Amino acid sequence: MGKQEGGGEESLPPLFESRRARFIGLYRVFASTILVGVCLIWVYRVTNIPRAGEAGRWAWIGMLMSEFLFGLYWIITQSPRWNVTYLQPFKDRLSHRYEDKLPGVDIFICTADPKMEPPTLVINTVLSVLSYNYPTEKLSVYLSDDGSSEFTFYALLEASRFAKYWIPFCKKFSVEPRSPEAYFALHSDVHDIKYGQEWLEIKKLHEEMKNRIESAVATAEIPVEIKKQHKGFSEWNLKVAKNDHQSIVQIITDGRDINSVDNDGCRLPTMVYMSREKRPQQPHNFKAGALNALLRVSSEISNAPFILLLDCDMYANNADSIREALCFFLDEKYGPEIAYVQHPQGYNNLTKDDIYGNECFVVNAVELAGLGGYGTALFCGTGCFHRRECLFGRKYSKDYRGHWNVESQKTIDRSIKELEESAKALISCSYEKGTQWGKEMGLIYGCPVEDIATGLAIQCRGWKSIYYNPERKDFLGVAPNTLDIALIQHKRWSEGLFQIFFSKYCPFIYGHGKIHLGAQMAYCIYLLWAPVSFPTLYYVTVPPLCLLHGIPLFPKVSSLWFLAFAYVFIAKNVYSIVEALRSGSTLKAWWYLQRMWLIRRITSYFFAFFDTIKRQLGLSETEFALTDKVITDDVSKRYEQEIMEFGTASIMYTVLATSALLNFLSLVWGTKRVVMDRHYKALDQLISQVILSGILVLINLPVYQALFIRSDKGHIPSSVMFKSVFLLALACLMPIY
Ligand SMILES: O=c1ccn([C@@H]2O[C@H](COP(=O)(O)OP(=O)(O)O[C@H]3O[C@H](CO)[C@@H](O)[C@H](O)[C@H]3O)[C@@H](O)[C@H]2O)c(=O)[nH]1
Ligand SMILES: [Mn+2]
Repeated sequence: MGKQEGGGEESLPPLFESRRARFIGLYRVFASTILVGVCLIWVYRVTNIPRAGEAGRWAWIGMLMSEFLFGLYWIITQSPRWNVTYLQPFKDRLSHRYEDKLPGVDIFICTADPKMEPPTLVINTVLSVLSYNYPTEKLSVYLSDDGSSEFTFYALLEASRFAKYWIPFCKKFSVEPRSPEAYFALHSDVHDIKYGQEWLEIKKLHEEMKNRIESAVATAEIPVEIKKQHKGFSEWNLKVAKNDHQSIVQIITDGRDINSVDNDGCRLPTMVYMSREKRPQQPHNFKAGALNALLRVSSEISNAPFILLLDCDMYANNADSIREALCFFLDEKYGPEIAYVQHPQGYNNLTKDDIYGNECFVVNAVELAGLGGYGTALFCGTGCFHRRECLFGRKYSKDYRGHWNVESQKTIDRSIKELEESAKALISCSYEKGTQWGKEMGLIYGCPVEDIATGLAIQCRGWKSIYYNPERKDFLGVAPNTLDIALIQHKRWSEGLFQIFFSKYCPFIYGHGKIHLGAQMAYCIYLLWAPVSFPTLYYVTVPPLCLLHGIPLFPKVSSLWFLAFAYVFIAKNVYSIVEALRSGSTLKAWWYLQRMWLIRRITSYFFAFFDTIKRQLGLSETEFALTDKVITDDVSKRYEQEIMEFGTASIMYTVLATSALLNFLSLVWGTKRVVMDRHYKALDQLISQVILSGILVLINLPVYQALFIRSDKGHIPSSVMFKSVFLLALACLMPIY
């Protein structure tokens, strides 16, 4: 942010501090040496292009282009690294100064499918936020159900009852984490617990509640006597299909009601279930549509000045998160310019060495912290606190002081029924027609990564944003646990991100003069995932093919140019390992991540590139492929053992298997050639390509296993193998120009 600390005019101590990472100067020197290496590589490529008619001329030109793109991409990845910034909020100062006038906070939770996101998972998130260490009468929790499932509604009702026991229990014993499922999984033995009796009671209640919900889901029926207990069930008397139903809004607990209390007599937070109207012909804009509906419904009911956005699987892992976020917003000096506070995504189902590279150690600890350093944190859709006005499209102005302590009075004298009815009208299909919703107001439509575009738009309206990455993660979710799901997720992301690059929101154009150039570049690290697939795919196919034909593509080992390649390769990778280890990764996790980067690039990102182009040409529409959060037991077992789960005959695996086989073949052939040549000429000319294929073979080991050795359900189906062998034969027969 270019400043050292917050604080007030009357020399009040600041509510937060920021500090630049150490050794940035040293890093800059080191990065410059790599840059020199990259430039030398470019020079070598340009000055050594084979003459017309010589074998491998075009292959060489392809290498030139790939290395040029890699080089440019590397340069943009430097911008956040030059500006890594850490933040420290002071929640005690906040309590001391503002404890009696803490602002209201609305919490939005999105769910979209009761099968992929089971109701028990959803309410676990709900319960974790209901029990935040924050005045309950100031909290409101809204659940948006795009699956419009009666079972999710029922589960929420059960959660509101269990909350009467859970909230006091959490507060009395300072329980952490406050997600019951996570808490009981961590503390499963009563002997470790000092307050055994109460612990046992709560655990029993929790299990009974879970059983009731699960058996209702299993039998696909909610018992009649339960249905009689709440008028809300009548919504499902009409025909409610996932994509065809009326608006539903049910206020389950009303925070204004002094009789709505927990077992200790303390007020319960407001709890609202909503499912916006959907009709088959009307686009509903996926999660962005759901969030915008939530924005309107909440402004009718509680209208809190601050909002926390969460995915249904992201439970709160720190009871004080709200207070910490408020330290940024309420800081007297810098608070009024802050639009949102983003936390990194954390996961609670990672394996020891994170086989699918889900936990983005370096992205979280370095890149996002660097972007945050420019005052332009990346909005990631979940685990993010927002200032309501900013989401409503307000522009920043210097005299803005923040209206957080202005209480909304309008709901005081309206009955629950009135509120529900007026809220319903706000989430009908037709409500947004002809309005600025999805454009200037709320989350932006038309992009599967609505969050990134929205964050950028907010920053370009003059606001700053905070990236806060404390040691202990504040939110933990469910990470993809099969390769399929992981690749689907990355395909959606890379597609959405590349789409932003092409849209009017391209940071270099839209952000020009509004956000720092370094921030524009850093945004593009992500926006350009899809096109980076091309040089990568080129690098894993053309050098091995040329090796098979005996065409050298790299300088001779005896030439000085070789040093430039060797230096860039070694320095970049050694640094990458050091950076990963310092960010909390293990060596093996780093290695797995390299594997995942390769796989993502040649599959997800590659296909995403074409789908984006198709969309740009108007040949297809935006989709949001939801990630499945449940897996079967044997899949889960393999996940625990860190065995890659392929299992389907996805076309992505054909690409992957073909490149793996090609490199294996060229490694064997190349090694033979190098070994057999007694004059070391082949060694001098081809060794770089042999090493490259060797590394790719190592990376692809699980692919060979899945193709030829494994017989469990997670192996690669033989149809994929046949296709790959066929493609490989074609590739080998092709002449090289
Ligand atoms: O039509 C939809 C589709 C999705 N969702 C919700 O969106 C969230 C994210 O979906 P998920 O399948 O879990 O996707 P992820 O890839 O895990 O989501 C990441 O990427 C998304 C953008 O692609 C961001 O919006 C998310 O916050 C971020 O966690 C979930 O809570 C869904 O219930 C809806 O509410 N309505
Ligand atoms: Mn998710």
